[in-house]
Amino acid sequence: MANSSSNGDNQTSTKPPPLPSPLRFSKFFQSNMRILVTGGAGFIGSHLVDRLMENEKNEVIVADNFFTGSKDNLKKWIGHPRFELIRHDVTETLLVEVDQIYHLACPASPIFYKYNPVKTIKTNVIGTLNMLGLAKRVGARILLTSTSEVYGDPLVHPQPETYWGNVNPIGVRSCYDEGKRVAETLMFDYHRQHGIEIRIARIFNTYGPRMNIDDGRVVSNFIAQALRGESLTVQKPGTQTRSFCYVSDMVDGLIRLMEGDNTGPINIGNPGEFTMLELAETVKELISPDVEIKMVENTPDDPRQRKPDITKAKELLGWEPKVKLQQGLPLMEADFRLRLGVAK
Ligand SMILES: NC(=O)c1ccc[n+]([C@@H]2O[C@H](COP(=O)([O-])OP(=O)(O)OC[C@H]3O[C@@H](n4cnc5c(N)ncnc54)[C@H](O)[C@@H]3O)[C@@H](O)[C@H]2O)c1
Ligand SMILES: O=C(O)[C@H]1O[C@H](OP(=O)(O)OP(=O)(O)OC[C@H]2O[C@@H](n3ccc(=O)[nH]c3=O)[C@H](O)[C@@H]2O)[C@H](O)[C@@H](O)[C@@H]1O
Repeated sequence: MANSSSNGDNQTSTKPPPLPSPLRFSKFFQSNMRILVTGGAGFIGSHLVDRLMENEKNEVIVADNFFTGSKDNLKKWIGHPRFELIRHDVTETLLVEVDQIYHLACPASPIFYKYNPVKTIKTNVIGTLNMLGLAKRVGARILLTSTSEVYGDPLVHPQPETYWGNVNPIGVRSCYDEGKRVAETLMFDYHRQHGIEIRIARIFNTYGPRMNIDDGRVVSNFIAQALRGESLTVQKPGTQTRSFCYVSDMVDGLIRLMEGDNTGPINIGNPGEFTMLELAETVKELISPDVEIKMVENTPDDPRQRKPDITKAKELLGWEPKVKLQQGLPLMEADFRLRLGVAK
């Protein structure tokens, strides 16, 4: 049983974990690890699938409703004997036999999660309940991709896992940040009440190849704008900060968390902190020094600062990010050039 280490409290589970599904011990039993990735057709999910598929002992099942994800992200695996893709909405129950669940399904870009906020809450709450129900039935270990948005507009900087956050419960971002907070609560209640083996990652802003070109998040916006020769739209005041983690580092952190002994929550992110104006200047210099930087209106409740305290990830997972922003941006630029058809 994993150590329970929420916010430093010693919250022990009250029950032993359920046994794995009896089907795992049937005559059809294989020594393979069968892994479900919800949201596996999305940006982080598809990179995670690539990494999991490298291990020949893994069978990977992706369940995705393709709201923001795409089959294109998984095309190299379609037809592979160790891979299955299911069109499925996690707000409905799913019956599969698996050993591990990486539960990523949820729109992540603010423009998409605000598009249908009720659906975003259902995805976070009912979707997580369904995945926990599945984990309980088959005795699987489950990892939730939570978010730095659980800290809201943080009054503590950088943010350690012990910080309880400063979240507006009725704002336009609440469907996402409060949704993820409830999802974390459900994870811990299933852990304490039913002995489910849980892992919670609090992911900080992640970027890299395969992000939707018109995803709406800042790194993809700036790169696409620079390549199209459009002005870079910095939302006011431009002094707000974010800390950007390259996707390969993120995937490494998620797998270490799943394979380790600690429930989390654990921050996974890159502590390198930049203002949005600094980011715009960096992208401009890298891709197109002639483009303009245009100040535009911001959206409500935009967090003013964000930077992970990753002491726990270092100590408990032996993890820290390797790819600096200056190294990751050109890799993303190359992918965007290819997809937009803009030669160097
Ligand atoms: N990328 C980041 O910076 C970041 C930061 C914090 C947390 N996260 C979390 O990581 C996860 C993945 O984020 P991402 O950046 O890859 O986003 P993404 O939008 O690219 O991927 C999300 C995937 O979930 C799928 N999905 C959405 N609703 C679903 C539903 N109801 N049923 C089934 N599938 C559904 C989408 O189609 C998509 O494939 C999300 O849970 C997100 O909250 C991401
Ligand atoms: O890492 C996290 O925990 C969360 O971070 C992001 O939310 P946010 O930081 O608001 O992401 P962006 O939309 O990329 O915005 C980052 C900053 O860039 C600014 N921005 C955005 C877009 C743009 O064109 N210009 C611009 O200046 C925003 O005002 C904001 O201050 C993600 O979208 C969430 O999925 C994720 O859970």
